[in-house]
Amino acid sequence: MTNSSTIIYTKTDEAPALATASFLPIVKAFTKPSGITLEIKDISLAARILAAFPEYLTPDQHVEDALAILGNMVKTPEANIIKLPNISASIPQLTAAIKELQAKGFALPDYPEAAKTDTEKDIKNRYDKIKGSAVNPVLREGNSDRRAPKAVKNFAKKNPHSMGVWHENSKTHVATMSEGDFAHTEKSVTVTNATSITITHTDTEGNKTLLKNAFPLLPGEIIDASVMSKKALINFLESEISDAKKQDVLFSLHMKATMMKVSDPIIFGHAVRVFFKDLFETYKSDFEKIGVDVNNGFGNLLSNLSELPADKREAIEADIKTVMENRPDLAMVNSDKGITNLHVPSDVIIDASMPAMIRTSGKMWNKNGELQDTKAVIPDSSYAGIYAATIDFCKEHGAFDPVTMGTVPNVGLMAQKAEEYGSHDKTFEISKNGTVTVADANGHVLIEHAVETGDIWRMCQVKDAPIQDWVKLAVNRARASQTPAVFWLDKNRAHDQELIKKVTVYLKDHDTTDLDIRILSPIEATKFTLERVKAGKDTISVSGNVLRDYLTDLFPILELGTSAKMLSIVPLMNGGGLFETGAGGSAPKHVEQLVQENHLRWDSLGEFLALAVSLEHLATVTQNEKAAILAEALDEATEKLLDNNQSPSRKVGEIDNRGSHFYLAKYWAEALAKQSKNSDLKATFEKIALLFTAEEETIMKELTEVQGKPADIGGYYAPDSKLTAHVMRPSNTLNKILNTL
Ligand SMILES: NC(=O)C1=CN([C@@H]2O[C@H](COP(=O)(O)OP(=O)(O)OC[C@H]3O[C@@H](n4cnc5c(N)ncnc54)[C@H](OP(=O)(O)O)[C@@H]3O)[C@@H](O)[C@H]2O)C=CC1
Ligand SMILES: O=C(O)CCC(=O)C(=O)O
Ligand SMILES: [Mg+2]
Repeated sequence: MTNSSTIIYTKTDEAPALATASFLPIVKAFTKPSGITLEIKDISLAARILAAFPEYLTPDQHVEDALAILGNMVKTPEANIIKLPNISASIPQLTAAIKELQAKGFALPDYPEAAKTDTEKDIKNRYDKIKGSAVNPVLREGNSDRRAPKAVKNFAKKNPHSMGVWHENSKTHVATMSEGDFAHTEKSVTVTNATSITITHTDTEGNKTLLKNAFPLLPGEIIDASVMSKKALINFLESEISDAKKQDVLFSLHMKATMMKVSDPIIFGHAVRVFFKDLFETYKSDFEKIGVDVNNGFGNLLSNLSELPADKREAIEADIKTVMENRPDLAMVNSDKGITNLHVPSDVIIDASMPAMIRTSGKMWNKNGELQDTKAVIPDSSYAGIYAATIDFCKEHGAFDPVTMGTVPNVGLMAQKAEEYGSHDKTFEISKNGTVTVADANGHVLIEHAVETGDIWRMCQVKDAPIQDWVKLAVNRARASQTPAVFWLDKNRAHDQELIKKVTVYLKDHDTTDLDIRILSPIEATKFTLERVKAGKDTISVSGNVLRDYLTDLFPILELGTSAKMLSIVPLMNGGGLFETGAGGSAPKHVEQLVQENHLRWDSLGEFLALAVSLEHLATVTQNEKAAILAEALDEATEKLLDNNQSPSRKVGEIDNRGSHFYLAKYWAEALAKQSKNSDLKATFEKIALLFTAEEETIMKELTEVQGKPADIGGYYAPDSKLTAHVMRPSNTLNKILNTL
């Protein structure tokens, strides 16, 4: 177990993991003289897979279940964890990772898509736990505080990123359902006393199936449940596909198939089947034979085609071409490689994809590699309206101006698997017409829905303590920053009505005099906030879990160009700290560039900010003066790095992630040398600062001259640590200086 002077550093995936290979050695060296230890915990997708199947591995291949260890740690006051973004794996990513590990000699079982035997069901069950958002809900034992620090916001104002122009005649729009979706069927109750509930399906003949065994609810817990009607969804998709063709705009689908790992892949699958309807009618039995499952994207169909005889395959390929000609053009993920929006459910993820589109004049890429207006299809209407309102605002007022726009920090409710984070094991694809009921321990029905075959029924929970904590955090942030705070809650939505009751009560626990705190529906809140943003005013958004996710990409991407530059803190409810690095993901495209041309454009700014607050937290908890000095000096270094424009460039041959880390280290050492609060640190880092200055040219040369050629890191999901270190630490001069610490 750790002591309070230990900072846990998570090892994750893709670009952030590569960046860690370069940055962590610097951090270890810099913190060593202050009695701080850094301990790595591997929660990468590959490590999580290996940890789940010990009996398939040789003893020397065993890995610890780091996620389980951290899951316990976050409930303790000692927790001080730096959490980098990890892959929330879709099935195509999961199966690719399994394949890579098998090829590396790990005798893992295949992912059994259609599990029949008990063994297969057990294997599938274990893999399904690793799938999707499997890490964040476990570690986020606190609510979310995400904001752009002043220095970062000021930098963005002085050095605005490019912003696509918006025209009022843009044809881009959001399409969402007006009936039969989750939003229109939601029911919600607050339970007064502790109880346990069961979820039961009853078919039209009265046969009952227990969907979920009794599980406990705490007093004051809010539950909600809703249904996505398959019929309504299919009708909606049919008509939006036709409309996209008629309006000559791209068809794009924006889902969160990773975080909403049960419901959204099913919806994704329907979109693929409706789009390629003729194909699925003609080749139904062939597709069944080869086990096509387009919940994993159209790419699943394409990759399975090789199992068919050549003549059949060619006929299908010709028909795919015809469908593509007859249907509207699809938004593309990669037009050079022909990868469409419908290929892989984790390629287009709504939190990042909608803001990126809004930043780019409301356009997405078409098959010819040109930007074009698009129909952004977001089937469930619960939150789609915020994007529609933003798009309308841009059509009316033009694009936002990063030089003058205000900022929108977020306080998000997510602790203890709040809201949709807790829905994974309570989401069901309905097998027969009938009803789904949620009943308490006394058999009282709390929620009931009529359902039809193929509908998706989903239940969420949110406990009372996290709500109290969230309200407190919102008031504290409003007070600390003297900024108006808006609770994005809709009085016409069942779940929000229950939340509003609690918010109204818990606000009274705090001194809110002179604070501007409002409750507005998401669409009203969007309009209110955008008016203020445009006028250069700041507004805190206080939101539930899904809006937390959406808004902490939307505003940073518009304000700062990327959500990588966000300070992202999770004050853990039991007193510890979880410090996330930015609000973005693991940027798969960045790995591709590194492997092709040895240039990593990943920006570790979020990591610098997280480390500073983690050190500050450690300083307070352990009264470690040196940690406080390290934190202060790091913030100073980060500011200087920004001022000097030494963040990674996107272009090969220019400064990348590694060069940026060197400059941060140099400025960090200089700030430590300059301070006079602690003479030990001063003496140590004076030497380092001098060495860095003397060797700057050599180090930057060593870091830059490796670029322009392919880089071998020995894998994608499980890169070889030696090869990765070799690629990410190519400056011997820098490495030698760090070794002296
Ligand atoms: N906290 C977490 O654990 C999170 C994990 N994820 C996971 O990450 C993966 C990818 O998700 P995706 O939706 O593509 O979103 P990402 O945020 O990874 O990527 C979207 C784009 O944002 C830009 N970007 C993001 N972070 C940085 C950074 N630090 N430096 C520079 N640019 C950055 C890149 O733009 P460009 O290509 O133009 O350089 C990138 O392609 C998925 O597996 C997803 O589940 C997603 C969000 C949060
Ligand atoms: O948990 C996840 O899958 C993604 C989380 C995310 O996108 C976020 O926290 O911003
Ligand atoms: Mg997000």
